[in-house]
Amino acid sequence: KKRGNIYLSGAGPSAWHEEYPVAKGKRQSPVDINTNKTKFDPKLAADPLTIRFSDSCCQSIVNTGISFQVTSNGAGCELSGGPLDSTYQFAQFHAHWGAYLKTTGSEHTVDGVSYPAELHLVHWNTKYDDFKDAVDKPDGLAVIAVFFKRGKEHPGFGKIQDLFSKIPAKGAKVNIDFEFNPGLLMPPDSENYWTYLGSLTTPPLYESVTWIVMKEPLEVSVEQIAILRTLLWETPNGVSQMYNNFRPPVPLRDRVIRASFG
Ligand SMILES: O=C1NC(=O)[C@@H](c2ccccc2)S1
Ligand SMILES: [Zn+2]
Repeated sequence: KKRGNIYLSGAGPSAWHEEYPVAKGKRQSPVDINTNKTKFDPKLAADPLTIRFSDSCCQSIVNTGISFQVTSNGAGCELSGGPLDSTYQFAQFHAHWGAYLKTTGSEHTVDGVSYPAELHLVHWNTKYDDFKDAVDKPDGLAVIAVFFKRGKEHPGFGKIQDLFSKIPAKGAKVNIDFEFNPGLLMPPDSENYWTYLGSLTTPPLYESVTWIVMKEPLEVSVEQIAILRTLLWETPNGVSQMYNNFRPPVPLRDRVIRASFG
C-alpha cells in the first residue's frame, strides 16, 4: 500500500489516530511549553546533562520522504545525566519546518509561539540492543530539540544543506565524506532546557521519548530556512517542495514539564 505523505494525505496529523490510536494517548508529543506551568527541578541542575558528540560520527544523509536525516553510527556520541537514568547513544538528526512567510514550523511551541524550524537529535538507550529494540520502550529514546530562529548564518549547518541537492527524492542517500560534529548544532547555552516524557512525533507515535528541549534557539539565516524547503517530497498532487512537515502540539494531559533552570 503506497504510504502517502503522512502530513498531506487525508486530514493529516488530526487523522493519524485512525490508524494509530496512541495518537490520543497520555504521553504524546509535541506539546506547548507554558512557561508559567513548568517546574524548576534542582536535581536537573545538580546532575548536569552530559552531551558528547564527535567529529567522525556522521556517516550519511538521506531524504526520508518527510525530512532530511543525517545518520550516525553513534561513535563517541553519548547523552547522559539530567533527566536520564542511562546512557543514550546518538543515532540521527533531522528537522521539521514550515512554509514561506509563515510563522509556524516548529513542533514544540513556547507560550503558544512557534519557531520557523526545529532540529531533533535522536538518541537510543544503550540498555537495549539497538535503536530498533529501543524505539518502542518507555525509556527507549531521548531526543534533543533545538529551535531554529532567523538571524545570522550558521556555516556549519550550511555544510549539511549543501548536500540537499544530492538527495532530491525519497530514499536518495549520499555519504558524508567530511568531518561534521553535531555539537555545532547546539545553541551557545545548552544548560537551560525543559524536559518531559513524550512520544515520537510521527507515526507510529511510540510513547518512548524523553524530550530535552533547549531553551535557547540556534540562529540560522533566513536563506537557510528557505533552503530547507528545497528538499522535495511526494504529495497527492505530485512531487513538490518539502515544508509543513511538523505535527502541531497535542494536549499535555497529566504531565508537568520540568526546567533545568530557575
Ligand atoms: O523526534 C522525532 N521526530 C520524528 O520524526 C520522530 C521519529 C520517528 C522515527 C524515528 C526517529 C524519530 S520522533
Ligand atoms: Zn523529529
